[in-house]
Amino acid sequence: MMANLLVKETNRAAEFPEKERRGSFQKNLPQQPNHNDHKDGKKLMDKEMVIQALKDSFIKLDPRKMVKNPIMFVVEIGFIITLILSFAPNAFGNSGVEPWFNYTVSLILLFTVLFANFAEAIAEGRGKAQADSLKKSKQEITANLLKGNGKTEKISSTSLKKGDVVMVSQGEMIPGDGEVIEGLASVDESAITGESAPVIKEAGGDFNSVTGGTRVVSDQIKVRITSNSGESFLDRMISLVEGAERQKTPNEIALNTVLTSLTLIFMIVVVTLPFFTNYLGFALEIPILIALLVCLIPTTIGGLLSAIGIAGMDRVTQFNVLAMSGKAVEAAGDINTIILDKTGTITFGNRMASNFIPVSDASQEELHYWTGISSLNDETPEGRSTIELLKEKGSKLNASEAAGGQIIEFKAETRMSGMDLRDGRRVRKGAVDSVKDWVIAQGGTIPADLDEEANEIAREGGTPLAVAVDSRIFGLIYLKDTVKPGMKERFDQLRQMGIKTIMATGDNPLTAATIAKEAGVDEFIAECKPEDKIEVIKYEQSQGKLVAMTGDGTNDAPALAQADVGLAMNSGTTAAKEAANMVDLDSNPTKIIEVVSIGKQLLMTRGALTTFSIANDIAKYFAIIPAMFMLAIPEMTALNIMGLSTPLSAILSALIFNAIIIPMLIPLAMKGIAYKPMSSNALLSRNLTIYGLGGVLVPFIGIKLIDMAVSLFI
Ligand SMILES: Nc1ncnc2c1ncn2[C@@H]1O[C@H](COP(=O)(O)OP(=O)(O)OP(=O)(O)O)[C@@H](O)[C@H]1O
Ligand SMILES: [K+]
Ligand SMILES: [Mg+2]
Repeated sequence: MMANLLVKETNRAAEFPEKERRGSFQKNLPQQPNHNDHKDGKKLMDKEMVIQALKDSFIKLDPRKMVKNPIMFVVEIGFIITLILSFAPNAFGNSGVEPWFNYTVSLILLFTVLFANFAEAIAEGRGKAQADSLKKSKQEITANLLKGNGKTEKISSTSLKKGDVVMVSQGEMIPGDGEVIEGLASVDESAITGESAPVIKEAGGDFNSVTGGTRVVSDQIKVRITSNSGESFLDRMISLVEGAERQKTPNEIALNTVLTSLTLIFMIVVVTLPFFTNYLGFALEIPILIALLVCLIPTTIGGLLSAIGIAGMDRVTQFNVLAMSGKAVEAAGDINTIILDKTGTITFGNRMASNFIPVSDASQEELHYWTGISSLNDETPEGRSTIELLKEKGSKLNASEAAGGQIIEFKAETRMSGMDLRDGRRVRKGAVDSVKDWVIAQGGTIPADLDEEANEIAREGGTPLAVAVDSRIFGLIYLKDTVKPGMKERFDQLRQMGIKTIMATGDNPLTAATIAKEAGVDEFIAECKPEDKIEVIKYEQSQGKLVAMTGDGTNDAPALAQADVGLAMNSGTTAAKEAANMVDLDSNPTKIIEVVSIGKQLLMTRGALTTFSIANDIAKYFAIIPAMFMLAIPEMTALNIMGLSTPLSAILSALIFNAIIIPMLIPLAMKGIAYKPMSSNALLSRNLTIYGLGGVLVPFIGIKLIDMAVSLFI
């Protein structure tokens, strides 16, 4: 309900004149991500990976491993039985089948299993290679641990504990994951992100998190360590790309259950078949029954299913996004709504003070004075840039007035920061509506020109902060921010995919409307507190929608956890990164579009190959069933509608086709089906036509061709 009240159509923003705003204050520009840098860089597979995958295909033959894939396990059992028959043709009763047929069937079945194992192994290969290179960047680092007496002691990074405080200076490696609690530095994070331009890390605000193993390239920072050694981001990253934590997703389990049940039904059919044929007076040989069973069961999808899932996760990683689970990637494919925060996501997030505007009868000097006191200890970018602007304007900062007072840190809940002075006076600055409420609660009145001045700033897309002492408001700070370029095109793309975008911001409605319009989001919600962001997500979820959220701030963390897909920016706070189920190493919020596409592609690829696999099997019946009966009753040649040379050749051809279709589809399973933004109905009918119809036709042609080749030998 709440969301309903708050959601405003962006169209309303049309009332406000559009304004060209191009700041020259983009000193934090390195935060701007580099699109798609990692997309084309890597080859699908290289020689070493192929050799490793070939070895793994044999290792995976271990029945204890095979049993996890019931379809291929059945094929493996078929291989073992025909192998026994090759050496002892009468092991299971008298047989009229020639030994060469047993060998051949057994060999084809072995290859069928190996091909399926190869598909999985090659899909796992890239993650393993990446994990190896990450492990190389993991090393012991000397940390300057800060002691109680203010001195530092050199210790090994491996003995660092959560809560320790370390100093890191220019040229040094950051010894562990942590948060900057003092200072500002530029940090080279290329070891983790692959992006060579250094990023600014600073205390307070949303850019304070640092990762172990990255290097400070300028200045010095004081860092509070947030993770014990062995539980770091790099450790998590390694085990993720290595696939050590890969679990089957609910969708995958459901599909597996269906396919296994199908396999079981076909097994019952094939096992009971001899009873009927015996009754009718002819016998079916064991290797022929096994060949029939293997053709009936969905081996194509059974062999490729796990590779499809692994490759999907891997594609996300290639985009420099770390997905904590395959489930999150799949959920991304079904997303209906995306919630984004404004500051740092849609805008650059380096909100900087650009002007001071006194209200009522307050003077510039008075406003400067109280603004200074409200910001002296405000370690956020907003606070620091306010102090910088005051210095620029030549106003003196009176630190003694503030001395001994109590610092009121900025909180997303109160949307204010400031000081309680020793003499009892209380100084605040913050969101205009919050400061107004605060002043009214103390019996103050609101200056008549305040709203007008504040709206003027907001209409330009800026953020006004009101400055007040007790019951009196002195004026406004004008904070500027810039919308990142290319936002409109990205949101248009999402609209084509049928996805609604909502900007949820702590900022005021007018600023929100201006930025929403400039960026081209569908809806916006202003004056959001952290719990409001969760409410919006819950509301959408209660409407049956799957919701994705991108964010970077600590105030976004609860919402990131509530969302079905939570994508945190690597530049963001530790809290945000821990709550999310994906982290974008490039800190590019519009990356959610790629993640959604990859998720859709994963679901589509799995659906299409399942369709293909089942359609495929149907075509095989036409080859193998007539052949089987013709073997028993030679007069039934009329059944040979495909005109295959001999019954045995028909059976072998169907089996060979069944085996080689698996490696032929590996590239498709790995790369995924190309996804173009279109409605899901159009997509479904398109895929059914291609993969359903294709699945029936391809085997007819394939088996016929193989039969022509096979007939040269038998
Ligand atoms: N250092 C600060 N001191 C006082 N008030 C602040 C400070 N920083 C921000 N504010 C005010 O608090 C509001 C909420 O800030 P918050 O960081 O929660 O959300 P936001 O960054 O504006 O929006 P988003 O959720 O899109 O990132 C801001 O719009 C601003 O009015
Ligand atoms: K099959
Ligand atoms: Mg924020």
